Amino acid sequence: MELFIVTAGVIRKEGRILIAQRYVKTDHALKWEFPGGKLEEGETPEQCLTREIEEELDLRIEVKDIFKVVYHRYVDKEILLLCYLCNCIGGQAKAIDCHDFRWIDIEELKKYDFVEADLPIVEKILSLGEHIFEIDG
Ligand SMILES: Nc1nc2c([nH]c(=O)n2[C@H]2C[C@H](O)[C@@H](COP(=O)(O)OP(=O)(O)OP(=O)(O)O)O2)c(=O)[nH]1
Ligand SMILES: [Mg+2]
Repeated sequence: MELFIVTAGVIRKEGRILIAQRYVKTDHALKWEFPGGKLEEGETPEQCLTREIEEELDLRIEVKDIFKVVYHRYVDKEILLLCYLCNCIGGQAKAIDCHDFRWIDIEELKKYDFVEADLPIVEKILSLGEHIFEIDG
């Protein structure tokens, strides 16, 4: 089974975090995730995440420390998900390469149907609560 290294960001701005909804036509259609994507040859995870967020949402971010590493096996693939805490430092989000996006409060996380691999990340954010806005990793 193929293993993908995937980066994802918990992007913070003014007391909210950004979540994105996957396209209808992709795997995990219409599920919610922390935006990011597959690591490409020759780039660091931080460069990958910065690039993906620019491409998918037209946002500038500052990538801070690693927040959670999740290994997950789906039926057809394995992923090693590197999730970083980030700050949004510029731009107005646009759904350029995702179905939709939302800036949400922490407690709203429970209302969204996230991809399976993200559940440990959602749990960690919920357990930190508002403290997530005061830390960098
Ligand atoms: N970006 C992202 N992908 C995730 C998360 N959780 C999770 O299981 N994945 C899976 C879904 C995909 O099968 C895989 C790669 O993500 P992706 O579809 O965003 O990759 P990408 O942006 O590079 O898109 P593409 O070029 O492959 O179309 O990782 C997450 O929180 N964020
Ligand atoms: Mg992506």
